[in-house]
Amino acid sequence: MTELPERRLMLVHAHPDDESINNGATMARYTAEGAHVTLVTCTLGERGEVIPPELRHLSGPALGGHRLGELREAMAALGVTDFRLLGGAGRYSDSGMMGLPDNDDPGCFWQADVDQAAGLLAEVVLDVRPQVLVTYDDNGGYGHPDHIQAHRVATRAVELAAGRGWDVPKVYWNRIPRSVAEEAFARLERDLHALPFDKSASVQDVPGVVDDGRITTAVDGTAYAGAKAAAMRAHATQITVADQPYFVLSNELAQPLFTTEYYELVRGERPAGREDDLFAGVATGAAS
Ligand SMILES: CC(=O)N[C@H]1[C@@H](O[C@@H]2[C@H](O)[C@H](O)[C@@H](O)[C@H](O)[C@H]2O)O[C@H](CO)[C@@H](O)[C@@H]1O
Ligand SMILES: [Zn+2]
Repeated sequence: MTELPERRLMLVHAHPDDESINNGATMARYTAEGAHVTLVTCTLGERGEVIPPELRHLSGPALGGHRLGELREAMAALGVTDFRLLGGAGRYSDSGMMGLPDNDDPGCFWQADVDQAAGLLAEVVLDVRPQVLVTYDDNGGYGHPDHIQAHRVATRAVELAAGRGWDVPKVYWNRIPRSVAEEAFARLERDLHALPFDKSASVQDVPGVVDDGRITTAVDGTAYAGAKAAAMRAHATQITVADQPYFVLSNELAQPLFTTEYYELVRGERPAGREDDLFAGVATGAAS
C-alpha cells in the first residue's frame, strides 16, 4: 500500500459541482500545500438542468456521464487526483429537488439504505484515514434530498469507521457567516449592472448561512481564486461564472463566489477562537 501524506482531508458531496462551489479554494490550497485531498461524490447529478443551449441535448440519462467528465476537469483545475463516486459510478442516482416524484426512484440516493451507503463510505475512510472530514449540515445546506442524505451517510460512516479502527479527529460542516454573506450581497447589488446576469439571489437562497458565532474556521483561499473559478467553470452544464467573483446556477440568480471558505467544527474540540486551518490541533502523520 502506498504511504499517504501526513495531512489527509476528505470531503463528501452530493453532486458534481458542489465540491467546487463549497470548497474549491480549500481543496486547491491544501493540495498545493502537499496534503492528500479525497473527494467522495454520492451521485452523478443525472437530474440536473442544463444551462448552455448548445448542451441542452445532454439533459436526461446521458447527463450523468457528461457531469463525470466535468468533475474530472474540475479536479484537474484544483490539482485533486483522488476523487471517487460512492459505491462506484451510477450506484446511487440523483434524487431531484425535494418533493418531486423523482425522490421515489428506488435507485436514487434519497432511497438508499443509509447504513449500507455509510458502510461503503466507511471503507474509503479506513483506506484514507483522514484527520479532517467535511460535509453538509443536517439540512444539507438547503434541503436538497441528496445533500441531506450525504450528511446522514457521512455522519454514520464516521461512526462506523471509529468502530473499525479509524476515529476521524475533526468533522466540519460547510458554512457561510451571515455578516460575510450580507456584505457580499450588498456588493453584488452595486456590481449587478456590470455583470452578465439580470437578477440577484438573496442571502436566504445561499446554503449554510449561519450567525457568525457558529463559525469556527475560515480558510483563506484567496491565492486559489483562479483555480476555484476554473473548477466551477468546468461544471458548465450547472454553473456560469462571471469575470468578477459572481456566478449563477440554472435559476439565473447571481450569487457571490467566495474564496475564503468557512466551516463549523462539529466533531473534535471546539477552538477558543477562530481557526484558519482545518488541521489545527490534530496530530498528523503518514498513514500506510
Ligand atoms: C448546487 C446543487 O446542488 N445543484 C443540484 C440541484 O440543481 C438545482 C435544481 O436544478 C433547481 O431546480 C434549479 O433551480 C437550481 O438552479 C439548480 O442548481 O438539483 C439538481 C437535481 O437534483 C442536481 O443535479 C444539481 O446538482
Ligand atoms: Zn448538489
